[in-house]
Amino acid sequence: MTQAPVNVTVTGAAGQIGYALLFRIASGQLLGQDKPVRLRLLEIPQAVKAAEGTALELEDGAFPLLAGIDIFDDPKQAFEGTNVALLVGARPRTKGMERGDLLEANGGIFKPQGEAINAGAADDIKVLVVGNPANTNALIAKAHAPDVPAERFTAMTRLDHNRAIAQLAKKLGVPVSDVKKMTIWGNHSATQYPDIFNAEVKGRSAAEAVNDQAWLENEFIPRVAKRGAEIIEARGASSAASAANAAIDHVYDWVNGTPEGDWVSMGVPSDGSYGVPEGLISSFPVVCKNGSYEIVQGLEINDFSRARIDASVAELSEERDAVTKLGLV
Ligand SMILES: NC(=O)c1ccc[n+]([C@@H]2O[C@H](COP(=O)([O-])OP(=O)(O)OC[C@H]3O[C@@H](n4cnc5c(N)ncnc54)[C@H](O)[C@@H]3O)[C@@H](O)[C@H]2O)c1
Ligand SMILES: O=C(O)C[C@H](O)C(=O)O
Repeated sequence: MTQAPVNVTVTGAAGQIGYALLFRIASGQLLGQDKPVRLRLLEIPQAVKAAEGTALELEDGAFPLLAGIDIFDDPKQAFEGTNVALLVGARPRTKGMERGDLLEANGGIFKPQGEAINAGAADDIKVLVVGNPANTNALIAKAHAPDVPAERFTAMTRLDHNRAIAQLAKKLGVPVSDVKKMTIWGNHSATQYPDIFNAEVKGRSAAEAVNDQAWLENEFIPRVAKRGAEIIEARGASSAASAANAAIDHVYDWVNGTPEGDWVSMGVPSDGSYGVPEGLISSFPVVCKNGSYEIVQGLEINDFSRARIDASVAELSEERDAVTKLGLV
């Protein structure tokens, strides 16, 4: 180890995504094989013991890049000096819970976490929100970290992006590596819009290669957008390993850059691009370079795409209005 370890804070560390994520971080897959990491795990007090159990297993992995593990139940301590924050822990919707209750309960988590990041994180902090509703939770955290550049707060739509690539490759009978320039627009929810009009398969328009509007409308879009529910139905639990995999992809690309001739999808604060109201955390196509990202500009948006992007963005605006009313942003 030649470099100083990178401090990575993971919230919800004792949960199912945490269990799938931590070993991959320790093995160097989050940041790169030349970067030692120090893990800072945040859990609620009742789950600290379980996080300690995971830490014992991490120790047993004898990972050469793992420089240390600390466990906290206080966000202020957990985000002290943090370079990369993965906000996975969130309040799930329980029976009888209204949408407003869910947003309020998550406000109780993401507001203090935003404040703690503002107070103590490292200057180069990068934040990925995984916990649902991810875009709006990221908006809440961002609102309470006024000293951190807004673009450091991102929400995960990479799982949707990867799902869309896999479904398209399957339809066309090509390897996933042949699919480039996939885009997820909007919210990480059933309104999201996976766009194949700007995607390419072996350099050719993916929409032209598919040439099947009924499949696009009735199978592809709903399949990708509702894949989370399909997994819950089949597995009896929400996606965990694939979500952890997407979190690894998101941060790895943000830190190390996207490949030439391709882009990825990230939920990022809108700068008004593509008519998305400024400040909303919405999914866009982005290219990453030198540790930062830029929204890909100049893509053609046809009427079909426009209507779907607008619907998802309208949902994000409603969520923002709801958390504004609750005084969370
Ligand atoms: N964006 C995406 O693509 C995507 C995909 C899958 C799951 N998710 C979401 O990720 C979240 C986590 O999923 P999971 O399966 O790991 O859930 P889980 O219930 O297994 O684990 C969540 C963990 O978070 C902890 N936690 C709760 N409040 C906390 C707080 N204030 N601080 C720290 N930890 C806290 C809990 O104790 C629990 O251990 C859920 O909100 C889920 O909906 C998002
Ligand atoms: O946890 C969920 O509701 C589903 C999750 O966001 C997913 O996309 O798999």
